[in-house]
Amino acid sequence: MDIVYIRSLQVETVIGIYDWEREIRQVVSLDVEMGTDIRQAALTEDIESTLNYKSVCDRLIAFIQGSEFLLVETMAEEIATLVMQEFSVPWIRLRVGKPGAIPEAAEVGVVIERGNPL
Ligand SMILES: Nc1nc2c(c(=O)[nH]1)N=C([C@H](O)[C@@H](O)CO)CN2
Repeated sequence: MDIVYIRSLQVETVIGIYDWEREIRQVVSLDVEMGTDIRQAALTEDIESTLNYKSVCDRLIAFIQGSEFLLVETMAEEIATLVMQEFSVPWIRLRVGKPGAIPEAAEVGVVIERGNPL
């Protein structure tokens, strides 16, 4: 299996369980690894033959900017489902982090893996 990835996608959104978090926008940081087969694209150099990471980024930015999740868990699940369904991705590993949540930590969040590798 090959992987198309996105590292450290930073998007501002409303997220968090506390009252003060519902009134501000915070940065979430995403790492996304998506299972695919790149061989046809490598042969043809045709963007239509591969998973276009720009298209995935554009969709995730729009989705996250418009969302208002309480937990990073829920955001991660919804993003995994979106990417698998809309981009025909059979397997995904996703990290969703909040770099500003805990002053003493560089970042906190979750890592999930969904689907089956090719
Ligand atoms: N496992 C989780 N723990 C916590 C979350 C979360 O989304 N998942 N969220 C918070 C608060 O919103 C935090 O980010 C603000 O301090 C706390 N723990």
